[in-house]
Amino acid sequence: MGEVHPDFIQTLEHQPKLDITEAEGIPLIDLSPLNSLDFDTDALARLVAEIGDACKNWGFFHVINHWVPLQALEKVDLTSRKFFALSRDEKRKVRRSRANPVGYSDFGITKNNSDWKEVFDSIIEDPIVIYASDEPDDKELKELHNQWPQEVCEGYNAEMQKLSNKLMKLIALSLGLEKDRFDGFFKEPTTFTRLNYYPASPDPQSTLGLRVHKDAGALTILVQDDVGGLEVKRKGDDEWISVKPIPGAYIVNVGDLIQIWSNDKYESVEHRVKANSEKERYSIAFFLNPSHYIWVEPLEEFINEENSTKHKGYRWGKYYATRKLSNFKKVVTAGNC
Ligand SMILES: O=C(O)CCC(=O)C(=O)O
Ligand SMILES: [Fe+2]
Repeated sequence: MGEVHPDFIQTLEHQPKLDITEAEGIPLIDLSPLNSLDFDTDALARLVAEIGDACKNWGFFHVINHWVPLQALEKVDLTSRKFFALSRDEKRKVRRSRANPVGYSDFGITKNNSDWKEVFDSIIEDPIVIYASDEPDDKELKELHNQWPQEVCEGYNAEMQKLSNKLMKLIALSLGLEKDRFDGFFKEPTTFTRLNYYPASPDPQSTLGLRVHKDAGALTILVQDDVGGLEVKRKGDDEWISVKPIPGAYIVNVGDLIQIWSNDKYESVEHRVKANSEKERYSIAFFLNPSHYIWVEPLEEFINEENSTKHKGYRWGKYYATRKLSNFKKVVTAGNC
C-alpha cells in the first residue's frame, strides 16, 4: 500500500493513542427477561434500570440474548465480504448518487479529508420518502430505492427492526415514559443499514477508520467483527475507551434524537474507529431514524419550571436531506445519519 494522502492525516488531538483502555466499563445487558415465559415484573424492572444507567452513564452498551438469529447475521456478513471484494468498478455500478443517495460509497477513500472506509447503505423499507431538497420551505418529496444486494439485507433488517423496537420501549420506560411513547415517530421510518468495510491502512497512527462523530438518528445497533477498533469517549473524563468485540453481542448507542427528546437526560456520545495496519475490518450498523415529517424537539414531559428546553426544534427530513445530499456538494458534515 502507498503513502497516506496528507488530507487523511488526523490532527494530533484526534490521533489515536497506542495504549487505549479496554472497555470493561461498557455495560453488558442481558435482554432475556423480555423473553421469559413466566413474565417476571421484578426482572423487567431491573432490566429497565440497567438500560437507564447505561444510557445515562455511557450512552453505549452491549446487548446479549437479543433474539437476532445468527443465520440472519451470517448471511448479511457474507454478502458484505463478497460485495467489498468486488473490483472498484463493479462496486461503483451501485454507487450512491445525488438522485438516489442509497448504495455504495468510497468517498471515505477517495474524497479529501475523510475516513479510511467504504460503505454500502440499504434502506429498511423500499421505497422511503424524503424531502427532495434541504430548502426549509420546499415541500417536494422524492423516493429512495435500494440497489443490490437489497434482498440479502431484508431478513436482517426485519430482525433489527424488531430489536430496535424493543430497545426503544425499554428506553422509554427507563425515562419514566409510557413504553409506546416513541412509536408515533417511526411510522414511515428513514432507517437504514450500513455495511462498513475498513481496509488496512498504510498509516494507522495518523489516520482513522472513521473520524470522531456522534450518530444523528435515534439509536444505532452495531455488530463488529473480531478485529476491533471502535472507541468511545467516556463521559466524565473524556478518555477514549476501546470497545472490545464480544462474540454474539450487539453494541447499542443513543443518538442525537434521544438526547433531544429526553432534553439531555441521555446524551449522544462521541465515538470513532481506529485504523489498523494489518487487518481489514467489517462492521454492520443499523441506524434507527424517524419519518421524514417528524418535528424534532424535547418531549413536553421533560419541560417544566426547572427544566427549560435545551434544543431548538427542527424537521428531521430536512436535516436528513441536507446530510444525504452533502456528499454531493462540497459540504463537510461531522456526524453520521
Ligand atoms: O464501525 C464501527 O465500529 C462504528 C461505525 C459508526 O460509528 C458509524 O457508522 O456511525
Ligand atoms: Fe457512529
